[in-house]
Amino acid sequence: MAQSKEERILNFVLQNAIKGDPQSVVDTIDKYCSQKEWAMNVGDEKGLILDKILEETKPSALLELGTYCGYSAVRIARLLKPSACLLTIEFNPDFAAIAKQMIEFAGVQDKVKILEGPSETIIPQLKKKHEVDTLDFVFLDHWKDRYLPDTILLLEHGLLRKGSVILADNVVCPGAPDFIKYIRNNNSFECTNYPSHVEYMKVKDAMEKAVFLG
Ligand SMILES: O=C(CSCCNC(=O)c1cc(-c2ccc(F)cc2)cc(O)c1O)c1ccc(O)c(O)c1
Ligand SMILES: [Mg+2]
Repeated sequence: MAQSKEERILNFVLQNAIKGDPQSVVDTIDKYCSQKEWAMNVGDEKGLILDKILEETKPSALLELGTYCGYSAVRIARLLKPSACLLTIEFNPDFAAIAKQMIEFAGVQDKVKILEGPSETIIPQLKKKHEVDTLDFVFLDHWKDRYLPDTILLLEHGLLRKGSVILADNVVCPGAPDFIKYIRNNNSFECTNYPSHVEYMKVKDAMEKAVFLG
């Protein structure tokens, strides 16, 4: 059977990156996806914005929505302290299988747990089934029409605390207009926009940071 694009990305990493070196995995995916086949990783330009916000926040309990091939999970995990834990939710089982191998090759499997299934099912289970108290950092990078309903789910289930940081990818392209309208008009959030570009392209995009004020 023909290989999927995601399998080709994983194989390129397995053959060209350094096992156990998350930075080399990130750089190798960026090289493949900028030179060979475009893919929806957060990428190197927006990745630097993500890095900076992580270094400012120093989170211990993190949630990512939209694992895909594991690029941002590896990118995030490489900056986390040993005791920190990133839970990442992926709906597509094929993507989850690729990401699992990517995360293990990078050597960050002790800090990352992939949860396979729909975010609307898994978020309500985080406290009881996955021993989450509250989340310090949430990265939204899944279906853009799920950003708002899932943010409301996080609030309803008491998963955010004063100072929790939500970072959303793609708020310009593909865009998440309902999420942006809601979060910027909600006095319980302090929002900051970070203009950038779609990964590996010249098309304008942006990330939005929303700090929960409690
Ligand atoms: O794709 C999904 C849904 S999750 C990925 C959401 N992310 C995006 O859609 C996303 C999209 C773009 C982007 C796309 C086209 C452009 F022209 C420009 C930008 C960029 C990003 O950074 C993104 O994160 C999915 C596919 C199959 C399944 O079988 C399944 O289960 C799931
Ligand atoms: Mg994205």
